[in-house]
Amino acid sequence: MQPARIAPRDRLIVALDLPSVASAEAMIDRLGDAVTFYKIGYQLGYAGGLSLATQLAGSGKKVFLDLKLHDIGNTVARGVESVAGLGATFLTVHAYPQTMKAAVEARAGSGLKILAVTVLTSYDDTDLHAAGYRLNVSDLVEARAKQAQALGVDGLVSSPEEAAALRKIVGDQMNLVTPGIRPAGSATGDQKRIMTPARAIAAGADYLVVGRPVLEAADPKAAAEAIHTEIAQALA
Ligand SMILES: O=c1ccn([C@@H]2O[C@H](COP(=O)(O)O)[C@@H](O)[C@H]2O)c(=O)[nH]1
Repeated sequence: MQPARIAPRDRLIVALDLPSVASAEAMIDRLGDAVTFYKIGYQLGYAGGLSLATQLAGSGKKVFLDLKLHDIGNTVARGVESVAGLGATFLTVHAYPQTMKAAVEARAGSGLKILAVTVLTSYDDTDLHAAGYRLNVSDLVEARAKQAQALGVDGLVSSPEEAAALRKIVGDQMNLVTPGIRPAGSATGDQKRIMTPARAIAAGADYLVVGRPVLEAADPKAAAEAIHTEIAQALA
């Protein structure tokens, strides 16, 4: 079990995978004080979401910019410097050594933390092999985690299926952030490596990223509160 270094209610990160700032603001209103931490990714980020990120951070919410940067080192570094001014807590980059090194160096002195995306949670071994990799998912996740730790990356994005093994490898110093969260009975969608909130926390995840199971619920606030209940029970 994880030490209680993160308040239980701050462990849920709701992915604002929505088409406009207006729809995101409406969802944030509905969720109210049930959610303290939001993730903004491609869909909203390219539709005005970066300004919303700054507004949210200014209003006391925490923000995870899931931009999954990956480019030559200089471009990654300059991008990270720009993102560092937006007020976000987390920014993702893909877990390639040049990319991680550039991002870590460029975030120095800012409050921004870099998360390395190990292997996307929609991938299984077959998908990885189709993409040209010889390693299976668990071996590639672990190899990338070791590289990330050696390069000073602040945290890892993986499926909760790898959380227990990663915790043994990286200890308590790196944030383990896990999408692929599915409360019992929710649709899997395109996710292939999934766990319930309770099992993910028990496996060692620090933060749970949840999109559709909250956004598409008839009562999103009740869905978020149900996840908080699972998290609290798993930490008790
Ligand atoms: O490996 C990864 C990395 C990022 N994500 C992002 O998390 C959310 C998950 O949304 P759900 O609707 O709960 O499936 C989404 O924004 C992804 O871009 C991920 O799923 N897996």
